[in-house]
Amino acid sequence: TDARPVFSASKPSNPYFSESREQLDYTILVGDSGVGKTSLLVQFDQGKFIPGSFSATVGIGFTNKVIAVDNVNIKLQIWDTAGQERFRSVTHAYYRDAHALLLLYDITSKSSFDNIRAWLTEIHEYAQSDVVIMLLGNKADMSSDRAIRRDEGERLAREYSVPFMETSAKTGVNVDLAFTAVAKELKHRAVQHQHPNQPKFQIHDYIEAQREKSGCCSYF
Ligand SMILES: Nc1nc2c(ncn2[C@@H]2O[C@H](COP(=O)(O)OP(=O)(O)OP(=O)(O)O)[C@@H](O)[C@H]2O)c(=O)[nH]1
Repeated sequence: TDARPVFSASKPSNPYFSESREQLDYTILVGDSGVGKTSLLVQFDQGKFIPGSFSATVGIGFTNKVIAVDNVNIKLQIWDTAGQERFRSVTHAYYRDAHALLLLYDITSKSSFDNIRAWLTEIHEYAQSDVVIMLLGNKADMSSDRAIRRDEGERLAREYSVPFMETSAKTGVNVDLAFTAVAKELKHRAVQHQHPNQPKFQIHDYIEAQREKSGCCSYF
């Protein structure tokens, strides 16, 4: 049976540059159960963090967010997947349509970091080859319980040539930046699609510049 999600039926064949200068992109959040995918999305969408007991995502859900990049509205449809193994076959079906993928681990959980390689293998198996991938080390506010140093995250990201940052769904640090950087990359890709000679967007440089502007790197 085809487990393809229903949303693909209404997906425009070319989501780039419609008359309304709006671009629709699908982004999915993946990573082990408990790393903070739902919390990150709630923080980005509503600017709040709901502490308390952890209730694991069942299946999948999405939130729409519009990010203005230059004069184009980038509509991100962000899919929050369940990290638990038993939902894996459901989420695999969503990889194919994703333009971007935020892959999270929890800086206080070594196992969630060790599993990143397996997640990347799975992504390369199921997602489009040109999918934008960003690695996020979440729960960066929990510095006293830190199990993974920031440079370990950076090294892994470099190995796979993906951008990286540490985030906190609790304090909101770098949450907007993560999604904005992805939106910018997707917008520039669409421009390049139409005008191949345009200079390529340098997502790493953008992230560094934004972090410097915000007084990085002593943000924890
Ligand atoms: N201190 C702190 N706690 C966090 C952060 N992000 C998430 N949490 C907590 O971690 C637990 C799990 O967060 P979720 O957002 O439900 O994790 P998830 O990745 O969506 O989990 P699944 O739905 O099972 O895949 C919750 O108790 C959150 O409150 C963070 O940045 N800092």
